[in-house]
Amino acid sequence: MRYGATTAVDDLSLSVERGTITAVLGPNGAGKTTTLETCEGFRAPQDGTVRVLGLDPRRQARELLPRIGVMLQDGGAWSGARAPEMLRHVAALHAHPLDPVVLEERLGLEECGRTPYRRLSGGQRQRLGLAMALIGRPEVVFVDEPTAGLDPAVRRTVWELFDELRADGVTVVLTTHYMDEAEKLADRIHIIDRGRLIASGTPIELTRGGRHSTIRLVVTKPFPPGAPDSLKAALGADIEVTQLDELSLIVTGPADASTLAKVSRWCEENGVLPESLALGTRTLEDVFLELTGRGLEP
Ligand SMILES: Nc1ncnc2c1ncn2[C@@H]1O[C@H](COP(=O)(O)OP(=O)(O)OP(=O)(O)O)[C@@H](O)[C@H]1O
Repeated sequence: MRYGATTAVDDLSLSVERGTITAVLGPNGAGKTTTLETCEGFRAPQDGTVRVLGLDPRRQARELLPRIGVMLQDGGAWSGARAPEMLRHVAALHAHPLDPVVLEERLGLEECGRTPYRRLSGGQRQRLGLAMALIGRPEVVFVDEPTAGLDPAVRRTVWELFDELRADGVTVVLTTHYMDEAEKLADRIHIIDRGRLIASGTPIELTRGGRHSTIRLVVTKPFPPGAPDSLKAALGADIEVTQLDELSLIVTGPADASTLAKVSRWCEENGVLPESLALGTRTLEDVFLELTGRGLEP
């Protein structure tokens, strides 16, 4: 997708499994919104192919639109409409909508009362936008920054809603630049930067794997002399072993099951009793930093 001279989404390939929550994570301007809008049929890519539920979002929009829910980053409601009116209007456009009263209660929309959309707070607009996306019982929901600006309690409610949708077999695709949100909610995370996909995986794959992942070994009595060298020899060339003190050391390299098993075997062969043997975790921020040399925040 190009906007004039700007290439917003470049050679990006990803797929989403039904009944899962997928997070598209990236810094401002990475191309998240553009990617979503292309899937929703709002934008026609100059190149490439998009299919949602097997349908072309532009050419087969009439067939697709009733089956998807869309929450835009902003807007989507008439400025003079009140929240209940807007929600009932959208409900009326669907064949088998949810009960608006239930969604209003769930998302605390009763507090909007008779206030027109243009005077609602940012958080109230967000919640109305989400309710509008969900009211038609969509099979796939696209939500752009669903919890930006929401207070922690409402954020948790929204997370619970997404969990329930997944349990009902609904597919959720969301963009976020909150790492904790992606880590907590998503079955799969796609990290994009400058329009390109730079990493994909489950939260655990992304945070526990990688070049700089670590294993921390703590033992019950001091290591035998030469322990780091002997452990390194047992693990192989691309792995570093650093002794921290007489009872603990760090193994840096691919922290996979095979490396863990080798560390454990080395302990057995050297009469060392591990008190703990654990994978060190990295945050998604660390992953992003490692991949791009920059932080996620602008
Ligand atoms: N309508 C437009 N016209 C021109 N350039 C645009 C337009 N929309 C987006 N862009 C540019 O395309 C790039 C990707 O923007 P996009 O909104 O998709 O990113 P994003 O990852 O969603 O960012 P954010 O987190 O800030 O919402 C940016 O460089 C942006 O300035």
